[in-house]
Amino acid sequence: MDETEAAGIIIRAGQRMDRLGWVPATAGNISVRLPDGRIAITRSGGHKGFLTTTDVMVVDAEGRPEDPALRSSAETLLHCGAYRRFPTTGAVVHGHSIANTVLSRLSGDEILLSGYELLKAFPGLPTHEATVELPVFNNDQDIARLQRRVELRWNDMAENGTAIPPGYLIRGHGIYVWAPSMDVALARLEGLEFMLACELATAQAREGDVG
Ligand SMILES: CSCCC(=O)C(=O)COP(=O)(O)O
Ligand SMILES: [Zn+2]
Repeated sequence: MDETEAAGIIIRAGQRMDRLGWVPATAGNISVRLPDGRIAITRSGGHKGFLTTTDVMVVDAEGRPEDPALRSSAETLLHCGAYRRFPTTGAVVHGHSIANTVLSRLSGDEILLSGYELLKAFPGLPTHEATVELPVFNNDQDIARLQRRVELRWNDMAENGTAIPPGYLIRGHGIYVWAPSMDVALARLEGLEFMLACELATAQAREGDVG
């Protein structure tokens, strides 16, 4: 895959996320890892539903832009962190849906997803009889600091024998999901968004019962 192909993949991903309502205003960012380890990523600030090839740029594995005149996504270091930690990762997507934003504000440091048939969209889960522990991090405008907290949490999960899912939430902000390819990353994102929407609808139904 070359940079032009990577840009096409990113542009189409942005269009799909926009159709689903997950990248309002200039929210969201999208990347693909190139075969040589560099990362093609959206530039900061544009609408992700209307990307063109000039809205995609290349950074190195540490997030340094190849063209210093261009500014990559403000959240580039979160993409780099997922690629660094999980070597099979080929694509990272980030969106701001209503379900992930609201649920992340209502929840503690994790959301437990269990009993959903769609859990099978995740690696190593052949049955709905499983629980995925989706980490939730407090938002932080210092993205390097946020990435350090993400890494510490991954370390804790690994030490405790908790499976690290290919995604996490940032409170009041959005969701990150990654996978070996863009198609799989988008399928995982769709699966997660579906389950989060179900969790939100369940919480609202329970609230209605109480009232
Ligand atoms: C108006 S959205 C605020 C920034 C953000 O959360 C986001 O996802 C988009 O930032 P980027 O720099 O990648 O355009
Ligand atoms: Zn964001």
